[in-house]
Amino acid sequence: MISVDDALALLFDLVSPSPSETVTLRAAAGRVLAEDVRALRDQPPFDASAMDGYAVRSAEVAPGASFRLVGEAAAGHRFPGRLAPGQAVRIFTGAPLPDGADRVVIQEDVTASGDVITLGQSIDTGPHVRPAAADFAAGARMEAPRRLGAHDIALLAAMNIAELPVTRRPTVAIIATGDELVMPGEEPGPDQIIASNSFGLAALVEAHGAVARLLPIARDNIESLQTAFHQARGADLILTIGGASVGDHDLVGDVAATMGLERSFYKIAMRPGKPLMAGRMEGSVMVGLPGNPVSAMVCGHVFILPMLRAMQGLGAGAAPSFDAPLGVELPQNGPRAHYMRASLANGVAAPAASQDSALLGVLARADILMIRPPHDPARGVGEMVKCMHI
Ligand SMILES: Nc1nc2c(c(=O)[nH]1)N[C@H]1C(S)=C(S)[C@@H](COP(=O)(O)OP(=O)(O)OC[C@H]3O[C@@H](n4cnc5c(N)ncnc54)[C@H](O)[C@@H]3O)O[C@H]1N2
Ligand code: MOO
Repeated sequence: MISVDDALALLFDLVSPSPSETVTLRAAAGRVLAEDVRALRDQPPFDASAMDGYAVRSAEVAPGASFRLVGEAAAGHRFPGRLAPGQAVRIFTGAPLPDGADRVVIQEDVTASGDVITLGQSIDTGPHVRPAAADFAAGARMEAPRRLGAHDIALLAAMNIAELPVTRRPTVAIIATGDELVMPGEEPGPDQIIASNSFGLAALVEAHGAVARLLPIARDNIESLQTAFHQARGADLILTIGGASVGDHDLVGDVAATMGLERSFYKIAMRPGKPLMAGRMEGSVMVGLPGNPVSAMVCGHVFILPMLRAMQGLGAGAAPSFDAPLGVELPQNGPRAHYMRASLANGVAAPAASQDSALLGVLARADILMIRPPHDPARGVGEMVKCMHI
């Protein structure tokens, strides 16, 4: 058995960053920016009013001062002239500030009568002007690599970037294996259960930029597994689920070997997740996940997501972790790193009562994994433990 860190390093050795492709801005959310992009214009492109009111010269602003109204500036329609002393322009939020003006007095502080406006006795400080390029200037850079979220998309739109280079989405073929499995919605036989973690993994990898191909369930025989591996051809990553352990019906490793798997490792000092295997298989990377529903999902967080990040150009690093104080006492840990389903309430980490790797309900209620190193000594309330969000 190798350590989690060694397994991760070997997995990173198997993958490389995907090439880039150009996509429209609408298709870019969730993708990873492959090259720096630069703003094509200033934003705002002109000094703009931040309020509805009157554009004036700030030097002339005083309680009770009067101005002659000479025109209007609205968003999209600038006042064509130049403001002379003693003049004001009616202005609305987003409109270009007229030449000669440097201040907007909000309309609440003004009385208008015909083409004369008079300021009240108390005027707020203003100036309610957004200087040109206050948000960003032409040429401002968004640096790659970067996973593009909704805020980035809005910023890129404002920069007038309609198309951009992103790394290609990794394709992930997912093969659930087992005679006992049926698909959700099917009628299970008396000894059957519903395939679950294959759906969970598809959702997990798709939420992190990959395209999942959920293949038909492979049965616990050589032919069926061979068919599944054939169907998976061409995927960047092939994930099998189950059949990874030492039982008579655990055939995944053997069949994969006959089909060209060059094994990188098998078995990790980790709980859950011990019988993990991985290697190169034709043009793909194959990772054999343990069948227990929670084991497969935990391995998804600890190994598959970091691999997908590396494949999308985000670098080779373990899942982000943080420290939190323990809410309960814990006994000494055994020889395998323990990834405990836990909750984080008011910043305090508390593991679920049962850590059986078959219990998806416990996983669905957990918001973090608490990570205990091999042989970690007993821990008391308040001691800091390493955690990761899931
Ligand atoms: N003698 C030993 N037995 C086991 C060991 C061991 O070291 N010695 N390791 C245990 C550990 S740890 C794990 S984890 C499991 C992993 O076994 P497999 O990868 O071979 O998985 P299966 O036996 O095929 O399935 C285990 C369990 O999970 C259910 N399963 C499988 N696939 C799915 C799916 N897609 N959706 C929902 N549930 C699934 C399956 O029905 C079994 O109940 O081995 C231990 N045994
Ligand atoms: O490693 Mo198994 O995944 O402990 O249940």
